[in-house]
Amino acid sequence: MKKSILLVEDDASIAIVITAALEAEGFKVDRCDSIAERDRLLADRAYGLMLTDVMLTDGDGIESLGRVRLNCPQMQVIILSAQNTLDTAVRASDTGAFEYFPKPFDLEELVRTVRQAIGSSHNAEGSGEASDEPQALPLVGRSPAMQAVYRMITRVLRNDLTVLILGESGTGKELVAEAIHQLGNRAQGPFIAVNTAAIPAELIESELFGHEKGAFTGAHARHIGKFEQAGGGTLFLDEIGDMPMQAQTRLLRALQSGRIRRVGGTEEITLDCRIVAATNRDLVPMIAAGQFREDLYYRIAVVPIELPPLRERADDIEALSRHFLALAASEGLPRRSLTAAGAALLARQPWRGNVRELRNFIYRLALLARDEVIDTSTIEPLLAGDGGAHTPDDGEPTRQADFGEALASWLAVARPQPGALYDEALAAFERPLFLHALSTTGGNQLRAAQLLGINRNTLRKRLSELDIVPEVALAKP
Ligand SMILES: Nc1ncnc2c1ncn2[C@@H]1O[C@H](COP(=O)(O)OP(=O)(O)OP(=O)(O)O)[C@@H](O)[C@H]1O
Repeated sequence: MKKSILLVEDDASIAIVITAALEAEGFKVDRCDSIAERDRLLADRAYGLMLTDVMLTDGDGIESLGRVRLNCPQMQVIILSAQNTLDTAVRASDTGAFEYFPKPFDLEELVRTVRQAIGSSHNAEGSGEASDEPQALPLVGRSPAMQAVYRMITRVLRNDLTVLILGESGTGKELVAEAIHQLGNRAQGPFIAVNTAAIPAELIESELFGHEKGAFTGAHARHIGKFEQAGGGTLFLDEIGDMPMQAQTRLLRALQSGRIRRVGGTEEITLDCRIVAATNRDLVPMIAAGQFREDLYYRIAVVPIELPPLRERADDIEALSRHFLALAASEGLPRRSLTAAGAALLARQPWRGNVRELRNFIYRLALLARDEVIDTSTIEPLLAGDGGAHTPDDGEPTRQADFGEALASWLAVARPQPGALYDEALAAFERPLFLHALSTTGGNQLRAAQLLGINRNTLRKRLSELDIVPEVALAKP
């Protein structure tokens, strides 16, 4: 199978010479002379390698390379340039390009490098067709809205600026934070995510800054907080709009001084992490209402990145759906394909829960569809919410279908470890079941065990293994 190369070069004579040399080596070469044409070709086909000039008819080929690499992470890039300045070289290497060839160059050496680059590419078999395998970098989507997001991401890769990611729930804020980490200067360090809304107000300082042994009742040992854990890497503060006021003040102080102190400690610890924060709340009215500190807002919103809701980037729904089908197959669900009509139907849905809802829906489809090929007839009943995709021929939903759907939704988020699927799925199933039995019986374990039809000691043992404290669980709203 021929390996495909995209040559982006506006000097026709150079382009002809390179094309002839590469075709003689058995490569298939597509050629274009502008960034716009390049982006069109990349949106259509997968290439093993791109050779690109810097000064193109419609702009600077390097400036937009970060975005290209986000979209096509497995494609190798070789840069050709007549601007033999240090600046161009640094910019070229900053994009992670495989090689930089100042013009004029030795054609034989270029061909040799192309062979090496293609050999080192994960996509060495580059057939020219879009791959069905999940991509190494998980951000999928080439809509103009996502291109704008990619552009913003590339602006923060070579610095430590604080980033605030805004967007409705399920739009991919955490994924963007991970991409910034993975592609940025701190990729070798840890990525530590904290959901600030999930930590009780009284524990937030100890969670973020850590505490010393004996700092408060129950502090039996020294605890290293998230800021320190993220040393050398990235600290992702999720749901920052839901952080209690007092914790906001402490966070602001830490960010302003660049130092923290563990609760109950005296040692000053210098911060060494990039902060990426995210929220689905609209912080500006919250500032006006006195619910969010204005000074903290300006401290974290140095580079705001706004993720649009999925309904505003319907162009991406087909690619996302295919990506999730491939992902589901790689996690052991049946391999499925999607017809164009099926994809178009999915693209018309509002997806109020955004990419997360689409992802869960696709996993349900993968699990419940009867045929390998998913068409509108499979999607429509599931959209209607009646579980019909799995119904037997008489059209009656089955009781198993309900659990099947729940399982598919769970698989979409839980990502169980290979070899632990049974234990993890069983625990996920038992937890709500036991809570249901306990709440039905007012927390009486004997009656709950009778309702379940299991031995009381078995119930007690499982509750303890699952860390369910009936009094605490039932006290929750
Ligand atoms: N562009 C994308 N490409 C591939 N997968 C995506 C994309 N955007 C989101 N996802 C997937 O959708 C799910 C939700 O994304 P994520 O958790 O990042 O959203 P979020 O905005 O942080 O949500 P929340 O505000 O509820 O925390 C995840 O499984 C994520 O992997």
